[in-house]
Amino acid sequence: MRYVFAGESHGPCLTAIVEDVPAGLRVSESQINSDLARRQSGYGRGGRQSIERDTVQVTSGIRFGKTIGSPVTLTVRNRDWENWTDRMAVFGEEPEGLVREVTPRPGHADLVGALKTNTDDCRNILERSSARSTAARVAAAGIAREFLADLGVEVFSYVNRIGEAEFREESPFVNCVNYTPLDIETSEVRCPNAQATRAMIAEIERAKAERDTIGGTFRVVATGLVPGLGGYATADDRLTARLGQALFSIQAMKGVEFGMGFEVARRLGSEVHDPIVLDRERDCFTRTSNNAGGLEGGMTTGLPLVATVAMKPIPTLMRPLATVNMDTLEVADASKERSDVCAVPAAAVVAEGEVAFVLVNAYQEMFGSSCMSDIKANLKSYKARLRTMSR
Ligand SMILES: Cc1cc2nc3c(=O)[nH]c(=O)nc-3n(C[C@H](O)[C@H](O)[C@H](O)COP(=O)(O)O)c2cc1C
Ligand SMILES: C=C(O[C@@H]1CC(C(=O)O)=C[C@@H](OP(=O)(O)O)[C@H]1O)C(=O)O
Repeated sequence: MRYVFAGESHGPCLTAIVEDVPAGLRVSESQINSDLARRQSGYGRGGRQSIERDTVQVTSGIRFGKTIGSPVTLTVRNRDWENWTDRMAVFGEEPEGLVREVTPRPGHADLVGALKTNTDDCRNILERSSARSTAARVAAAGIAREFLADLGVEVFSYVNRIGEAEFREESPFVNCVNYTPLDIETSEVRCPNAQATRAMIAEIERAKAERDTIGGTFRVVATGLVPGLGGYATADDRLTARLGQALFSIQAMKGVEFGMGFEVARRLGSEVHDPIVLDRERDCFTRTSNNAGGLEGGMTTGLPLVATVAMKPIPTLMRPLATVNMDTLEVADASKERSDVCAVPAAAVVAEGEVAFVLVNAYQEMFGSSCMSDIKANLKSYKARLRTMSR
């Protein structure tokens, strides 16, 4: 299952087309809309979110609430488009006195994109490099999430750091499965701990008061996975690499760790690797810890998959950094426009969807892709075989 997506940040709408969708998958419009609402949420979001009310319109691939095996087209309208019809007109002449974006923001794609594509207006770059496109990606991911839910796999996320404010967890790679959606989604920063939530909000307030921006880290967790997804034999098979690629495909993501992550470099082998034991009740091999974050040899171990992702601070600052005016070649302040102060909680929702797509593909490779009934039958027989290997 893969998707393409298109649409400018201030154009009429965003579109995603999802291909290789198996037939017979039940899809809920309200579930997709709820994910879109989660992506719009989070303390520190800017004025744009009070304009947008993201909802999905599906125009192909689904009949009576179930997929029929054809590509699924999903559209999310940009309500802000009404304020941009002149500056973002698809056809016609450039309007008289059009203000071009010539003071590229350090940290955004403005300058390098303009150099690459030979334009004197960074708007041509920022309209696509903007993370507004993540609305289309989350809508598309709704299909992947339904696929996984049908196989008993759940993907969720939570924020564990904003700036200096950290949610300190006891054995997070094992205990994170106990956080409930209620704990996470009722927090204004999508952190399941009330005290840490308050500290994170204070960090965002501090950045805002200084007319600055702030980043943080979040975890993406997938539960209910079978062992063996992905592969050890080729570079392309390795799920670790595929997950890293997917997570780094999101704007502003600067680091990805699985399980203990960078900490493994400081520890001895005996403190890192997860001892193997037999669970005689559930007839399966399991581990006494999950420092690997559910991945070994490029494959899932069957324990929760836990990725921790770092997001850099938002590049648009209300106290702008220095830049160079591309018309005059003189020192200037970088563009200062409406912007988020912090978007870590929103980015975590986007990351859930990207992880979901990677997992769907791994399931399809092992268990088929044409219809859900065949995929489920193949998965059932795989699980039965695994049981015989641990009996
Ligand atoms: C959900 C989300 C919201 C974002 N909101 C803004 C924003 O309001 N203003 C801004 O300058 N950058 C914002 N960004 C970050 C930029 O899109 C990103 O830094 C830019 O595309 C450059 O990409 P890079 O950081 O991967 O180099 C946001 C990113 C995400 C994931
Ligand atoms: C619109 C969204 O995020 C946008 C991401 C973004 C950027 O530069 O990445 C810049 C801002 O856009 P605008 O200039 O229109 O306010 C954010 O609001 C969204 O997430 O829905």
